[in-house]
Amino acid sequence: MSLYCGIACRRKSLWCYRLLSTYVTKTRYLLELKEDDDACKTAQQTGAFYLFHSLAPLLQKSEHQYLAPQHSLSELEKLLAKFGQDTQRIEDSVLLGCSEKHEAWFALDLVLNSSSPINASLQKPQMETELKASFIELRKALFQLNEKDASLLSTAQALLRWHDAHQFCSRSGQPTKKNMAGSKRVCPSNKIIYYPQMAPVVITLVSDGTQCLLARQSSFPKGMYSALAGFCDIGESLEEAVRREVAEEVGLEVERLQYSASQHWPFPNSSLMIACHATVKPGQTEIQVNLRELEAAAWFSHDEVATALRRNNPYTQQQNGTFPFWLPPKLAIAHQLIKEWVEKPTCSALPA
Ligand SMILES: NC(=O)c1ccc[n+]([C@@H]2O[C@H](COP(=O)([O-])OP(=O)(O)OC[C@H]3O[C@@H](n4cnc5c(N)ncnc54)[C@H](O)[C@@H]3O)[C@@H](O)[C@H]2O)c1
Ligand SMILES: [Mg+2]
Repeated sequence: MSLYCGIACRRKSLWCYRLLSTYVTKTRYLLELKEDDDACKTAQQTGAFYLFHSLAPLLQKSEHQYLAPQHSLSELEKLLAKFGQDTQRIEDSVLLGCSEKHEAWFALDLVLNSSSPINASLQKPQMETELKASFIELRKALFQLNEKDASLLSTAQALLRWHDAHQFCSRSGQPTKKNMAGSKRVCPSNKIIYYPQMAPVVITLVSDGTQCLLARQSSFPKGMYSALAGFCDIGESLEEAVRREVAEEVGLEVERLQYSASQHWPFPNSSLMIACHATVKPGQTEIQVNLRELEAAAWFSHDEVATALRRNNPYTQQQNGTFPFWLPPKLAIAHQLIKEWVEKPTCSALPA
């Protein structure tokens, strides 16, 4: 066991002791890597790297799934040398997490921040051949990844994008410097510290007790409906954001709400999706769709939603040219929220 476990956990059962100590030691190891550049550099020696090209992750196709290959430091050094890039570039990588055995995981974009980005772009097909894998847009691949890879690559893309967009201090205009783990950037002239940001977004499944309200934007794939979502305004609480978004988008007043779960979402930038169930007063269910934000919104019955959740092949166009009503894929928190409503009818009768 490690340095950190013990005292607090000793009185617990063996099972609890093991579970807690593994998680705690891992968390504290990661904290050390974020705070200590030398420790982080040492971790790179035995670490595993996920590769990106202009924010598209390197993936291997395996039947109906994508797998994210890992590369060791020596493999990465050889690759960079082969393509004429300085191995110093490895310091542009960002820390993503670590295994239970403290093998640290990093991500590096082979093009962003490169001193020779044009060369690197031209070399993309050769790199793919060399790596026996392809750089694929995360939006296209996310739903064909396993949960662990989806979460790691979403975090990686969000962090790499943030670093790319925060190269300069907004006060001094000077280049900022990333720490080894990539958990912050510092302006050398005025010491301002910049931390990676994400925008809080509320996503709300509104119910009237028997039906739920789903909506679609014109940018959604054809036939897909989802729960109402919206960015929190500065100064708002979660409750205020839910009430405002529901009022703005469909003209309804939320009576009660209950937090369900949250999820990091990488698109279009980094968001923290905060999912809630909400109810409106019976008899106050007439919707007025804000057509500047939504293409359509409607109430759906329990049976309609349960059937849509079981639908496997949503993109198939029907004979009359329309697309069947379908819901976001399993990995999206919208799916989890809708599934929860279908499986637990209590979600539509929230406590006061
Ligand atoms: N994971 C999921 O299940 C899931 C489901 C639905 C939506 N989403 C995500 O939720 C996000 C928000 O939903 P929405 O588009 O309906 O939001 P929205 O209703 O707030 O409308 C978007 C508009 O809000 C404004 N805005 C305010 N603050 C913003 C910020 N920080 N960043 C960008 N725009 C901001 C912009 O004018 C933008 O056009 C989307 O980006 C979408 O990807 C995720
Ligand atoms: Mg919205």
